[in-house]
Amino acid sequence: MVKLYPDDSYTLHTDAYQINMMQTYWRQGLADRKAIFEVYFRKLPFQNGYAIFAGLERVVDYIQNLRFTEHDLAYLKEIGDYPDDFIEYLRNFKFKATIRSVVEGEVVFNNEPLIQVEGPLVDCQLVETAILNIVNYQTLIATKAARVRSACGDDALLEFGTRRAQEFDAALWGTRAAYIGGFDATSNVRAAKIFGIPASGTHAHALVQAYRNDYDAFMAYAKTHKDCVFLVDTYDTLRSGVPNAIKVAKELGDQINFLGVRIDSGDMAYISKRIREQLDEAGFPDAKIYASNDLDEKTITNLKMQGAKIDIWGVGTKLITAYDQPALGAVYKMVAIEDENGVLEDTIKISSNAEKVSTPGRKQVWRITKKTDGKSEGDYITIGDEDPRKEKSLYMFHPQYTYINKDVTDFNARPLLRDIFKDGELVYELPTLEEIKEYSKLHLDSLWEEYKRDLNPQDYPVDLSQKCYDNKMKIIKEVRESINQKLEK
Ligand SMILES: Nc1ncnc2c1ncn2[C@@H]1O[C@H](COP(=O)(O)OP(=O)(O)OP(=O)(O)O)[C@@H](O)[C@H]1O
Ligand SMILES: O=P(O)(O)OC[C@H]1O[C@H](OP(=O)(O)OP(=O)(O)O)[C@H](O)[C@@H]1O
Ligand SMILES: O=C(O)c1cccnc1
Repeated sequence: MVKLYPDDSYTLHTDAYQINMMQTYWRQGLADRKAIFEVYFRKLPFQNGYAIFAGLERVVDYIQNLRFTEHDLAYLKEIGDYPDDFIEYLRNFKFKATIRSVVEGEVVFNNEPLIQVEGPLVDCQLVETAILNIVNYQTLIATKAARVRSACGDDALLEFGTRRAQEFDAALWGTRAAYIGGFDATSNVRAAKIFGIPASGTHAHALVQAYRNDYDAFMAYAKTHKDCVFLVDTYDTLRSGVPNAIKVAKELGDQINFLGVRIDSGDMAYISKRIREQLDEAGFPDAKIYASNDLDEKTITNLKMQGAKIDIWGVGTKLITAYDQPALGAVYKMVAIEDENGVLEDTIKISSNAEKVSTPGRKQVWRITKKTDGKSEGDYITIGDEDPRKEKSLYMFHPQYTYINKDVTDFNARPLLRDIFKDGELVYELPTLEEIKEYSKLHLDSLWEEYKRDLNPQDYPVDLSQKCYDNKMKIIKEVRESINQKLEK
């Protein structure tokens, strides 16, 4: 019979191959060799022009609790591949690496390091899977949310996705990511409770079905709630739903706050215009029209083009499941490792696909903005101790098509990777969710509109410094020469 264990840690929330590699490193004396790994994605999601980074808070929590519990160890022992002395080594394992990361809510792009893990090789290896798991999903949803926000302008935006999310974790952390990306409130009361997001909601068709008619249902709701939004499309929106909502609002007057009505089906452009007329004629020009039903940024844009009179948007399924692109492809690649003499050597992963060739070395990403208007010029990736703030002029060139280049002067350079853990100790004070949301909005504002349009945005420049580029080319040449020499032997 298979023995089952309590779920008392996230440490085994990793791929088996990470633990297998840890065992090899440890047995071969490589466990404590210093390595550097970086997280980045090669392609922006949804063909968007930018992404919104999210997930750091959960990464911090995961790292702070990273130790093998007795149940983890007993399980590893039971499955048999791991000898007792290795299990003993894991029992004493303590995370000692340094982590640098961009902060949550940061506007980020493809092919730039988002998280950097530097420290003992075993530590770096163990955390790959969980970090990617967290960051890939949360960044994807924050980015989708930013797209929906951009389609809505300043309209209120409610997150309704929990029932369709990929289970509890996705609903919860997806809601948080959606809030970072620009949503105003959520229907998920637990997410609201633990993250401090405003909770919001109307009522379902079931209420109307329970009372068997619109009037009785709205009246019952109004007798038990001060703030009222009535769902008007259960039977006949324009002939029964809206007239009965108006009737109840008139009869109860000041006893309730008649906030508006929600529609959840039909031609929402046509219906919303007719509803607006009915509400205005009845003397409720401030009552809002809420809409939901498989909405996303495309439908919202289209409804706005049709002049739909919708004020408040409820978005669920297509947001929380990232319906049109269900995965972000961030990867975790080794960029440097100590050799047997303790010298840190930059490493590369070569591919015939130019996009898949990694960029060696410990890097920093700098956001370059013009001093005059604060607008973005591009991101500039340096290695070692390069500091563009000391330069008067920056030569920025496309890392593949080097003939695309420019000299930038009169600029500010802001380093994006910040210290989060130093030798295993947390050195970063986590901001509040409100601060993260505000930060994201502020920085998105400094991005040119060309990078923000939802259709065919311009490619944002993510360039390598000359030193970083030369280093990459040198290492590619060295690897090629070494392979050729081996083949000749
Ligand atoms: N005027 C419109 N222009 C473009 N899309 C619209 C318009 N009105 C509604 N939609 C969208 O079209 C889709 C309509 O889907 P569908 O026909 O399944 O809904 P429905 O039949 O009205 O309601 P239900 O969800 O109960 O089936 C939804 O995604 C909705 O958001
Ligand atoms: O459409 P979403 O963006 O996911 O928003 C959430 C949906 O959840 C509710 O529907 P419900 O589960 O009652 O089913 P329905 O499709 O029949 O309305 C609500 O009425 C929305 O339609
Ligand atoms: O409050 C609502 O209207 C709501 C909540 C969840 C899903 N659909 C609608």
